[in-house]
Amino acid sequence: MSVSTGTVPVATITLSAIEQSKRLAAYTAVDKHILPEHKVIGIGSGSTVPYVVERIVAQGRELNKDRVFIPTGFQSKELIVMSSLNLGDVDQFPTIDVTIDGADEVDLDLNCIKGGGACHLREKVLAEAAKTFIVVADYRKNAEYLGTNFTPGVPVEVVPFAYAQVLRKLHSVLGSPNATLRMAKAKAGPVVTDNSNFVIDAPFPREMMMDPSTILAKIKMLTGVVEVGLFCNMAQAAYFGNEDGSVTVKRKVESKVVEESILPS
Ligand SMILES: O=C(CO)[C@H](O)[C@H](O)COP(=O)(O)O
Repeated sequence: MSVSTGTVPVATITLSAIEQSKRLAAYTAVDKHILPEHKVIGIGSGSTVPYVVERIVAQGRELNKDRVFIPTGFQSKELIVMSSLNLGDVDQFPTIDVTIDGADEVDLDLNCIKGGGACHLREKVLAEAAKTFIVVADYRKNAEYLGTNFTPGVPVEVVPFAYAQVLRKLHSVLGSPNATLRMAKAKAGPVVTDNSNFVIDAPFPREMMMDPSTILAKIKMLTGVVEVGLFCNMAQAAYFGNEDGSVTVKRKVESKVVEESILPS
């Protein structure tokens, strides 16, 4: 079975160190969290998630035939369908057993920046709907504070007619003078989300990023904002694949985050 990352099938290429790290994180998280009793599973977006699906498919048809998989957007819907898994939607299944998703960056408290792929509205709905929300990423995403390595800023999904007004407020009131409308790469004009909205990327100074819940609350209050790519106090665990073949696991234990290492076997 080979899962497509876009145009090149994963199984037929030699993986770079970063791709190997993504795969390691994804495989480890699936092995720990996607158990036979889990029947409704949320599938996130991004370049790490195909490895999640690959590992789930490897659990076999017998386990997967009674499961339903909920996508966070166009990409994961394609992935589910192409992998011959059962497709559902969150309006049919508002309670999800486990959602596994990627992240752009994760801090010491398991807060995440998400939305590098402009899917964070649906990703947040599926994270909230899940009894367990798990993040998978390569080592570059494991940071002390949000905004350390991921510098474009906090992704903010806005309804199109409100974007200029939201930008103005971000610049002049909320402390993000360099916030910009995200432009498309292979299309003239802005990125348009799966929900037909625009995305603003709003970088904040480090001292503000040390308190992501406060930024989240302030941006969310702006009229026209649909969702903010700050996922605060949502993830139960994050798995980071490392270059040396180990996996760093950060997980919540009685509201504290503990870190452990799974060494290569
Ligand atoms: O939030 C996301 C999309 O909106 C992705 O999960 C995030 O960008 C991580 O992607 P990748 O696995 O490619 O690093």
